[in-house]
Amino acid sequence: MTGAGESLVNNPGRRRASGPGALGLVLGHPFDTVKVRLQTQTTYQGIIDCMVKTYRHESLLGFFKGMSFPIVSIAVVNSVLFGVYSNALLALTATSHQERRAQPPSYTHVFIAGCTGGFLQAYCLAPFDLIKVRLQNQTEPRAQPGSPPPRYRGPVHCAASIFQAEGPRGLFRGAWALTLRDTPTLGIYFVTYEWLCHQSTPDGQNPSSATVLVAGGFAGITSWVTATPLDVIKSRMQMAGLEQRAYRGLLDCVVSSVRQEGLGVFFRGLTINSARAFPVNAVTFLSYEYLLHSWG
Ligand SMILES: C[N+](C)(C)CCCC[C@H](N)C(=O)O
Repeated sequence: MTGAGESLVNNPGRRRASGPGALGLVLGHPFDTVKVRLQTQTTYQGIIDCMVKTYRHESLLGFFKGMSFPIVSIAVVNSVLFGVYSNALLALTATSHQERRAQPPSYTHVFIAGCTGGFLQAYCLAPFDLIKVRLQNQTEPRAQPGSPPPRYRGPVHCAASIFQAEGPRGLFRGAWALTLRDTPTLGIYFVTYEWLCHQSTPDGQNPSSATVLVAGGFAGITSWVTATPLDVIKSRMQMAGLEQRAYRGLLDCVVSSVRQEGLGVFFRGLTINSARAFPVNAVTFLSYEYLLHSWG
């Protein structure tokens, strides 16, 4: 890894950048599980209560439920997001990545490119995210002899059961809420990142690794803070019909959640989401910058 003050452009040739992305995901997953449970179940009083109950009932492994599909899919989902983003920016500004430091793109272009990437990645993410959420919400302890097995035995069994019961459309449950969540907030994600890099880098130079980490971390937080209300709705739509009532649609989910739990429902999981977002997105942007520079 480069020294914090060194410029990324002086360090080409590092191609194994997917490692840190996956590592960030593994470290962030326990936070994600607590978040999903807080958003969709009403049995917990808060973060600590959820952590204690999960640990007591399911041991440390409980926090890692539903992690395998995100690990398998993160490379594809992030390639779509970052690939569409850079190509959209290329089309909008007609400047290559190298030229862009001297002629920075406008924030409107960055926002449009980010929204386009967000919109398209949402459809790749939807089935993987659905299965993740369903598995994270299974609070049964690990199968013990004699105890009834959980509804889903693993990610493939989960996917197959949804497919059998509801057909391919079933795998896209909550996809509309996911698209609404990700389209504007990924625009915000890239604008925050570019703005913070621009603030702390002399004109025409590449940002240092430290700048990339900090800007990436804050981009993650800003994006998740703005995404949390629709994140709650998305998770509830994905769980609909299982542990709680079925909703007639997205609006019905919004209205009945607010009626039953007040406006605070939109901020469920905000703290834990932000804590997870910093490290995960710091390493994501560092990987992205390394890849751009090593591919030239
Ligand atoms: C747009 N939204 C806030 C939902 C996600 C933004 C960051 C995505 C990143 N893969 C992560 O898991 O943190």
